[in-house]
Amino acid sequence: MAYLIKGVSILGAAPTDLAVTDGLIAAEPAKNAEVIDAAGLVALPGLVDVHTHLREPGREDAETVQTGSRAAALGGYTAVCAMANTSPVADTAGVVEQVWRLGREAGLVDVQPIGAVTIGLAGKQLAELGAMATSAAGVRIFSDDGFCVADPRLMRRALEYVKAFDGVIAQHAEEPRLTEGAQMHEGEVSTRLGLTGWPAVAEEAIIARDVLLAEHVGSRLHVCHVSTAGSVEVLRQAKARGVRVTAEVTPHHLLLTDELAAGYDPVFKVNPPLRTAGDVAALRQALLDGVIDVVATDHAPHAVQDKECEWSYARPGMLGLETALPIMLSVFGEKWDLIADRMSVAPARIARLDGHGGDLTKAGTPANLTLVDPSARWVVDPGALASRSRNTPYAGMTLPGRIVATFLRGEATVLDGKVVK
Ligand SMILES: NC(=O)N[C@@H](CC(=O)O)C(=O)O
Ligand SMILES: [Zn+2]
Ligand SMILES: [Zn+2]
Repeated sequence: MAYLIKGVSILGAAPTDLAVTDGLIAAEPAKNAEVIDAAGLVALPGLVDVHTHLREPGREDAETVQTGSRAAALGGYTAVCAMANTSPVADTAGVVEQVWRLGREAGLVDVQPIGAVTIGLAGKQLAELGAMATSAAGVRIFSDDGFCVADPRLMRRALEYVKAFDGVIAQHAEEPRLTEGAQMHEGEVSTRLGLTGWPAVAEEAIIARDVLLAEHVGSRLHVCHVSTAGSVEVLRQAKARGVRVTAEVTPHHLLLTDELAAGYDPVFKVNPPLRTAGDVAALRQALLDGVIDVVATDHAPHAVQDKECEWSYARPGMLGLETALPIMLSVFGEKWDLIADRMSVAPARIARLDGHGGDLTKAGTPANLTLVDPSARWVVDPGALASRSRNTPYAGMTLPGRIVATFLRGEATVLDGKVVK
């Protein structure tokens, strides 16, 4: 299929025509090109998520690779990295190849499996990192996300191991002894509500330790879902010293605060917890400064019975794929260069996903892109989302920006705001 995307603004620049032929950006449109009227639309390189929970295998009642891929394409994504906390855990070449194959079959986004760092996420023994790296799935990111690799010796060994093939360890930074029984952020609101808190230092202490380990080993560390102002300062100092560390922030940590726990609606329960307005401000500034490299969704679908129950029993986590770009637009406005870098270019570089996050103004770039209508407004209806789950914290909110079309290697996955297949 060939396309001529007419009158589109690439990253907010003056309107132009964008030709797509044989999977690539082309200098001239093909004769048989299908014309898309893109007046008023903005083209971005296809978004890349380095932190998505697709729940397959094991919790297909909450999400599958297929439903999660639909949600991703509708959110403007062309690649997602699938977290390893499935059942069975993605800790062998067999499981990561299964997820990778399911992604190919769905065919809507590139699904890049993340491998577990330790067997069963148990934090005791290293998983077969090399076998996962050399498998058909070509794993590059390893994470025990959901759990922290708390044992410093194991963390050191993991960093040493992946250095050989330029892999990266993505850490869920949570000192488990400091978060036992935690239900929300530890602070004024938790005191008022009488809920056990997760103190900021439980995150900051692990990040501080891990940047020192990464510096010692000379290996790559990625920090998942950074949520506190103190974490930002640790990262700022580490980067200034030249440590090979990258970090992500979620859309929800850029917008929502711990005050939302006061209504005891478990839709706002997430790990790490929603923090204070001061933390939100520091995270926004860190993303602008580049101290935080990327926005990652931490899309965490949960079945109704795991979410619509009493706060203390509810699983932590919230949906993110279909609302990430609109939340970014509502927080930062139409800062297209920032959005493209933090949501596509930088995540593609961290995950080493060649062909994603490319320059759309250059002929020959793989045609992974999304078209956004920044003037559209829409109301979030949990039942209308493509995800199999409904646990969005934005229900009923009016958000700016609608994803009109998404292209994966020149083939439309979304057109007119609907999944093509
Ligand atoms: N973020 C969450 O609250 N939950 C995630 C796990 C995680 O990202 O730590 C999940 O798998 O549900
Ligand atoms: Zn996590
Ligand atoms: Zn996660």
